[in-house]
Amino acid sequence: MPAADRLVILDRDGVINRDSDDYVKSLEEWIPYPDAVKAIARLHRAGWTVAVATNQSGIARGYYGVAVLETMHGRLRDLVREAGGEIAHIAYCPHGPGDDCNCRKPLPGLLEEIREALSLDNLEGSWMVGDSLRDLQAGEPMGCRPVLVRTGKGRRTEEKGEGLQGAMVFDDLATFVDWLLARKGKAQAGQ
Ligand SMILES: O=P(O)(O)OC[C@@H](O)[C@H]1O[C@@H](OP(=O)(O)O)[C@@H](O)[C@@H](O)[C@@H]1O
Ligand SMILES: [Mg+2]
Ligand SMILES: [Zn+2]
Repeated sequence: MPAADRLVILDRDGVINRDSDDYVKSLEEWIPYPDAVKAIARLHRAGWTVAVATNQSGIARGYYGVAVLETMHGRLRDLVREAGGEIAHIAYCPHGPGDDCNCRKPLPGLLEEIREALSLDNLEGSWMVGDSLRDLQAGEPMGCRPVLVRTGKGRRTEEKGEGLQGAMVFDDLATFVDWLLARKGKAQAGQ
């Protein structure tokens, strides 16, 4: 059973793959960052658990359906497996801003889904990696450690500056994973 302090939760668009202000609407538009896929596999091989928490309001907006989203996530899983890793769970919010759901980040519903799927009592000490403030805000009430990456909307988020106190900032997912896996001793002890 995984431990929360060996869990990394990733936002998808702008962290694992390129984001678009016009939404990522098809498998062809879903373009992974190669180093991000490798970084996920490196985490897995080092004994970490990786999950994904993604807002997908494009579904509510009618830009694409769940079937198309599943093809993107199938491709992601295949690429990570080919690189020697696994993704333990992918949680997505298909709703729009006006749907009053409890899973659209910054609400913590997706993280709660991940907690349940991984049979964890809590997410204290896990890492929440995103390119938008709402990603980091979703993790805070769950005790996740916030990490902003500068890919996707990350640079814009960093320039705005609000709400980032306590967040660590890295150029991209691979750089964060380099840092995390190099934390001699602490990573093993889950500090
Ligand atoms: O970064 P994650 O959570 O994996 O996914 C974000 C996407 O669902 C889309 O989220 C939208 O926000 P609104 O849902 O329209 O507020 C916009 O930011 C799009 O540019 C972006 O592609
Ligand atoms: Mg994002
Ligand atoms: Zn939702």
